[in-house]
Amino acid sequence: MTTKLVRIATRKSALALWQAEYVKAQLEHFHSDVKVELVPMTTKGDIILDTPLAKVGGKGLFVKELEVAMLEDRADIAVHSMKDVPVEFPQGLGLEVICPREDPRDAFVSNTIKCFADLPQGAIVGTSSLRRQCQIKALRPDLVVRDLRGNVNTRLAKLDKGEYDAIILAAAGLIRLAMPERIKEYIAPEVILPANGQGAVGIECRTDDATIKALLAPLECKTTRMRVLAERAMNRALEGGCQVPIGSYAEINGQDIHLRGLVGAIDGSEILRNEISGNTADAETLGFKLAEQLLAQGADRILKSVYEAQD
Ligand SMILES: NCc1[nH]cc(CCC(=O)O)c1CC(=O)O
Repeated sequence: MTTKLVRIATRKSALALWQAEYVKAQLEHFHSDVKVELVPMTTKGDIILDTPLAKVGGKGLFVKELEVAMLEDRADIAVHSMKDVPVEFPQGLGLEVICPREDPRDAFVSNTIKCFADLPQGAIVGTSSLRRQCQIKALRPDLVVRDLRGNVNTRLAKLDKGEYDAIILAAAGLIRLAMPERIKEYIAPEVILPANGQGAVGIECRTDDATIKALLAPLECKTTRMRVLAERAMNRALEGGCQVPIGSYAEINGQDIHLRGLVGAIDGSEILRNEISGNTADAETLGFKLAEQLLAQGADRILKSVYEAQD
């Protein structure tokens, strides 16, 4: 029996390494003849830390270097947070597998306040996401939303230094990094709609690599794929990169899929919402339809002014 080597291109943040280690363990669990090696690398998104993400621009800030490594055969797969994966893939690469989803909700984290509703007038809330910012400001125009960049540990350190009264981040990251006790409140999707793909991990590989594809197949989660497919379709139809005030969240019950979407002005002055239900077989089509409905409600106007502000 010859041993097959699978090289995983990964960022070096704690969360990226956790996700790569997770895929490594899964691959080794399913295949006794597979040896997995991590190939850690630094991406542009890891280097530019002092500029608000929305201004750094460029889609796929955190994935480009990993993709080049696969195309140059220095790595075989890359493990991504689905939330950060651009809608389009470079020629020769594709998203092969979507793994089971972790909790998709946003988390309220604070050392002094026990839940979002308890935030006092004028409290300072940290987040680097326009999606969170617009929903927070719509709910509570009095709150001060301040930019918060960096990986999960950096963000927590900034909170602990007292720079913010509370911060909002993905629950999945805190759970994966074994810090669930940091989460004071899981924010319901009705309050803050999550980002497309939040909590899901995807695996990208070369589209012509049949050996790797066969090895990856058992890691797939069908329901997560359908949910993320619907969510991403909505974002794609709205031409939403990762730094846009767009939320999309799908849930599945048997054969039924229910997708909620939202587009908001960054200052929270306007938020458009809609939802759609149908058969899971039509997940992607439902995403496109929901985007059309949001566009008809005026999403194009809101997004245009967001993009103009970013230039
Ligand atoms: N944009 C950064 C990012 N990408 C994935 C996660 C969390 C884990 C996930 O959603 O899978 C985070 C951090 C955050 O938004 O708080």
